[in-house]
Amino acid sequence: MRLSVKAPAKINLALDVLYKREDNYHEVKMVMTTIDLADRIEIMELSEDVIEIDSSDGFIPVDKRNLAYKAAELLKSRFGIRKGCKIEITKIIPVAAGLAGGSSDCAAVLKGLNQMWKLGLTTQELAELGAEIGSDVSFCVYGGTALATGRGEIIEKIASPLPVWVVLAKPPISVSTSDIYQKLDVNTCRHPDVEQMVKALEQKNYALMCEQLGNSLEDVTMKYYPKVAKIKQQMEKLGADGVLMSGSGPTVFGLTRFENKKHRLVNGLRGFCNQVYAVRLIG
Ligand SMILES: C[C@](O)(CO)[C@H](O)COP(=O)(O)OP(=O)(O)OC[C@H]1O[C@@H](n2ccc(N)nc2=O)[C@H](O)[C@@H]1O
Ligand SMILES: Nc1ncnc2c1ncn2[C@@H]1O[C@H](COP(=O)(O)OP(=O)(O)OP(=O)(O)O)[C@@H](O)[C@H]1O
Repeated sequence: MRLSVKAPAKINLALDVLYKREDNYHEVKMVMTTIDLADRIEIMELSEDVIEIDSSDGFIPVDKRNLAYKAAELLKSRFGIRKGCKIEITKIIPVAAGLAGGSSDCAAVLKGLNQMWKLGLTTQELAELGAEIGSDVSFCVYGGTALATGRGEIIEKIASPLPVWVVLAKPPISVSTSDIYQKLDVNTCRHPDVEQMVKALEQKNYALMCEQLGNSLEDVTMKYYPKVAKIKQQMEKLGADGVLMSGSGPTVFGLTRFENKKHRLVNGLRGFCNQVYAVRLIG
């Protein structure tokens, strides 16, 4: 048997970090949405009891450290599966970008193997298993648009944004999520109004949505990586309606409803930044 699963990236439209918890994670409240930029995961059943990872991308590990491997390993151990699988990852989502690429690959493997091995797990059960691997994995199991709380693993589906254009620019910087959270001071950082973002989405109010974009982690990443701030300024100058860094960065996204503005943004960013994408919000 052979299965093909899409693994789409996410962006955070609003990300508020509330406080640091005793388990060293941070309590967050955020709005996440799926974008039309996806890795492709092919899963093949193997009779041999092994997990094999193959990827076109030289930058990701193809061993136990790969989040797709971790997904297969967790299902095998939890449900006593004696069969194996080969997972081929065609990487499209930039790595370590704040777009949850690894988490989405992990979620896609959980969903694919649930089907292949006929485990009969519900979406909620898959999301709970995913949370054991990473905080962003639960959202990636659900996809769409959601309010995420706890350390990011408690998911409540909410209204989706309009399918506007999102232009993404990723500078050639690798940002460690753990590092950025550690450097954050929750008492002095910005706290976006996440409820207002939810309201903007419910009302399909694009202007309010652009106004309410906010990320508690943005200033920290920008302090250590000034290039991120430069990209944000550039996108604003080029006329995006709203601009924000996604997750812990370094990818910055800009929103526009118009095709010609989208071209203007992409052309204006190329030369300034080598990885630029224009896709749709599909959450
Ligand atoms: C920045 C976001 O991408 C926004 O969606 C997420 O909060 C991060 O999610 P993720 O990459 O799946 O994070 P995990 O793999 O669970 O954790 C990586 C590291 O980030 C820090 N971390 C993560 C999530 C959270 N709510 N608080 C944290 O402090 C912890 O130091 C943790 O060791
Ligand atoms: N399947 C995978 N795809 C991408 N990275 C992976 C994968 N498996 C493990 N990794 C490792 O995870 C690290 C983070 O990569 P990823 O692309 O998931 O970051 P991210 O987009 O910043 O995630 P998030 O937004 O959830 O914090 C990389 O250093 C990479 O080596």
